[in-house]
Amino acid sequence: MNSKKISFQGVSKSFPLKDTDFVALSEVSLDIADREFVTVVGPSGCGKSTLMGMAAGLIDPGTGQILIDGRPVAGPGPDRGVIFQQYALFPWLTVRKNVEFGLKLSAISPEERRGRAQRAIDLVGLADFADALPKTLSGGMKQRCAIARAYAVNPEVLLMDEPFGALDALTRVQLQDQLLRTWSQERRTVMFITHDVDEAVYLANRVVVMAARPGRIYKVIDVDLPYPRTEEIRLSPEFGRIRNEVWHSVYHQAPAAPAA
Ligand SMILES: Nc1ncnc2c1ncn2[C@@H]1O[C@H](COP(=O)(O)OP(=O)(O)OP(=O)(O)O)[C@@H](O)[C@H]1O
Repeated sequence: MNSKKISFQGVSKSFPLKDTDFVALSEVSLDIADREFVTVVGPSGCGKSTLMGMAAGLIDPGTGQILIDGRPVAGPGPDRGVIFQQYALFPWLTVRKNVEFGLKLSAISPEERRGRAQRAIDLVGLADFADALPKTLSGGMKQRCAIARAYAVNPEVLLMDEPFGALDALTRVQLQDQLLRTWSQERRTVMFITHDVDEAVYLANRVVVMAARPGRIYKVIDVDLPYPRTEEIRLSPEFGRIRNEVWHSVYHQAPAAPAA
């Protein structure tokens, strides 16, 4: 087991823009430990999705290196489950079939596929809806289905890009608790992007605050609060103190040093 599960080493990324290059990420270095839960916050356009997309192998690497378990990322792989804001479920398949779908590429028997899908469905609390079609589910249930699908493949790393962004505030809080329950039962390394400062603090071991122009890491803030996280913790002075620190780092960022 590698204690550095995900390692970004001097990662920069530019996109062509008219006759120049737009620097989306500049020299990002970050190690995420095995089974750590890291959240990433920062202003719009600071490169959060680009960073995660590169770790997922969905965006071409720029310069620098991204290592998963010490190996450079060379495309998507079953070691990484990716969950986006849009549920990306197949509307014509039931919850169970949606969850099983992700396992079709694995060389496992249909019985094992079914068993693993059922376990993941149980894990996210959707057992009563296993045979329902997505259109009959609420947004929160759809997202739980997407999480179950990612978990069923048994990836060591979960990359989540604003997975709760489209949900109402109450459902969002409920899904945060659900995700933490799932994570505590089957611990994975999680990198989770959010715009919500409370969510970032509530879920994480560490919050990575990014800054824009160029996209870079601005500050990394430890969240020294015990798990399981509870409402009591959410309302505690210590939570408030960390939340204020993250808030300040996101909304009152010092400008970037001018390029030499
Ligand atoms: N394929 C692309 N071509 C050109 N520019 C891009 C491309 N993808 C991203 N960018 C630019 O790179 C920057 C970072 O984008 P990215 O989506 O990673 O930011 P983000 O922090 O996730 O933003 P948001 O919080 O709004 O989702 C943005 O300025 C964006 O316009």
